[in-house]
Amino acid sequence: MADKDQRIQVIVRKRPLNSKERQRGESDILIQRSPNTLIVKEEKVKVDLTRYIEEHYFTFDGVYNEDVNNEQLYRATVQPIVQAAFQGAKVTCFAYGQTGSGKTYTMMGEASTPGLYLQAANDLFYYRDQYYPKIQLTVAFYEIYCGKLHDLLNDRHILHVREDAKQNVNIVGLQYKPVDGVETLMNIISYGMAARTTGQTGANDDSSRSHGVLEISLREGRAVKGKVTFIDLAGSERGADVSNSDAKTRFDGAEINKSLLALKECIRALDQDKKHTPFRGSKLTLVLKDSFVGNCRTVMIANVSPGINSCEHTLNSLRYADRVKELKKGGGSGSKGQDQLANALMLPRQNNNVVRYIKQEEEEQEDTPYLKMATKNTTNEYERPILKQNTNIKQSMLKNTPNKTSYISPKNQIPQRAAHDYEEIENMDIEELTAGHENLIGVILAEEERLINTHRKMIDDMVDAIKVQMALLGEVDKPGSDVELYVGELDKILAMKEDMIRGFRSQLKNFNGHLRMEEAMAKAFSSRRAPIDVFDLGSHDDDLLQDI
Ligand SMILES: Nc1ncnc2c1ncn2[C@@H]1O[C@H](COP(=O)(O)OP(=O)(O)OP(=O)(O)O)[C@@H](O)[C@H]1O
Repeated sequence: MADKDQRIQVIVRKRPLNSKERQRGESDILIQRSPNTLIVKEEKVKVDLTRYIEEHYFTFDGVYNEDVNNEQLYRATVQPIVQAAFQGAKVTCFAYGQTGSGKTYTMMGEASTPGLYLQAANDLFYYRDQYYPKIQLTVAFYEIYCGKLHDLLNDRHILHVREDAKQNVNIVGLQYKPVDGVETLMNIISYGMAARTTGQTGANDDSSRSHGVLEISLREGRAVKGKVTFIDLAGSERGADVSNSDAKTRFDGAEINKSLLALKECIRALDQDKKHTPFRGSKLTLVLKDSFVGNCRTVMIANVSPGINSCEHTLNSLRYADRVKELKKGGGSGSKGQDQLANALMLPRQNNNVVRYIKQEEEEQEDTPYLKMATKNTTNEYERPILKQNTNIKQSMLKNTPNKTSYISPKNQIPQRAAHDYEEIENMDIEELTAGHENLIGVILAEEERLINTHRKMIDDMVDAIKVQMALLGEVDKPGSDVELYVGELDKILAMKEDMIRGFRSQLKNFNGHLRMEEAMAKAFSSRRAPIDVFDLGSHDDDLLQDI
């Protein structure tokens, strides 16, 4: 049972074997040893082809097996902290795990066994009605797909994230619907869930590739007094799609991987009371910034599938959860060094990422050079007499002057080790290639967003430039106009347009180059991806091995 003051809980939920797994004759490889311990029995083959079972021991704040229903899970894990939201806490509950492991079952549940959303809704309204009648509840529901936010309660409209001067993170345009009772809330949630699934045929071909964020805010007037947020995370195995032949799938995979790793780092920073929380490491952690600072309570539910065919994904999920919060080892785990082994066995790319996110964060804070001038003109140069004659035109030029937008690529966006030429790719080892590839995809996603924004801005600037040209024509047609001034101003505007187009084309070329580079890296990556057995360190403890 969770303590209401416990800041972070990491728990594991095992689902039962499903009918397909039973039909295939899959065995259940997960054994709950104690309320906190889970054993995974992994089938392996020795070099001499004898088969054996390797046991992996994991210790968490709680382990819940297939006999535990949603209500029992809620009472043991989330209920104790929901009340804290009324005292100003930000309560956040994540469901993590591979596709089909039970994340949605846990969050939404089924008619016979409602999930955490409904259980929490019942309590929130109960506490509100009994003790906090002034509090109003609002709900927002959005999805993060490939680094972009979609409002599930507003036709999947794209939302933008902004950090204000006080470093508060705001989701611009997100709709918060007021709710006055459990039924209204659940209807809105069902509507959002449906929007999430129907999006599968459009922007998003599979909801397991997106993170669903449900935010219930407790408000007094406009002020948010507390918050309960549920996050149904993307299928954890999706992060491994980086060698897929389809570029979109690779980008999604890299984005999911990046967000899950950043999430792990943020919760670890919270757990270890670190001063610095690397929430800028991904869109997911950026929008959840609130959940990692100040008065917050976090529950991470790692959902796992019990079938033998899911063993690798289950082990990866458990290792991830294990790294999220490092429990004091020893004592009850009966691990015989397996916990340490599990930590040592984290995939190399995950460790690389940890280092890189922190570096990236530091760099970001040091410089923000993206708004450097790209053209030679300065604002003052536009303030020539002919423009002064028409204040409206001058102001619109100054307001929208293209000088404020960089039409060329920021130089520091070139990946550190992402191969400046194709030959370098050949010389990279698998770790460098993986890290470089992920880094490059991060760059590409950021570039894509910038490119589209710059394009929009360029169109606005072009329209402004046309307006100024029309004003120039109007002036030059008047009797006694200064034709030299006209020529000078026109030349300047044309030069500015030339610069703008040249800069933007070079940005486009850079972006295209990165796309080609990514393609080459993905090819090299898949061709070199020899079946590395990351679990086989050649140091098995004989006590742990049993012949089958
Ligand atoms: N604890 C459980 N008890 C009984 N059935 C379960 C349990 N957990 C999951 N299931 C069943 O397993 C199936 C897959 O579960 P679910 O859809 O919740 O997975 P998921 O992790 O959300 O998958 P995805 O990432 O694809 O959305 C469903 O049919 C669900 O009813």
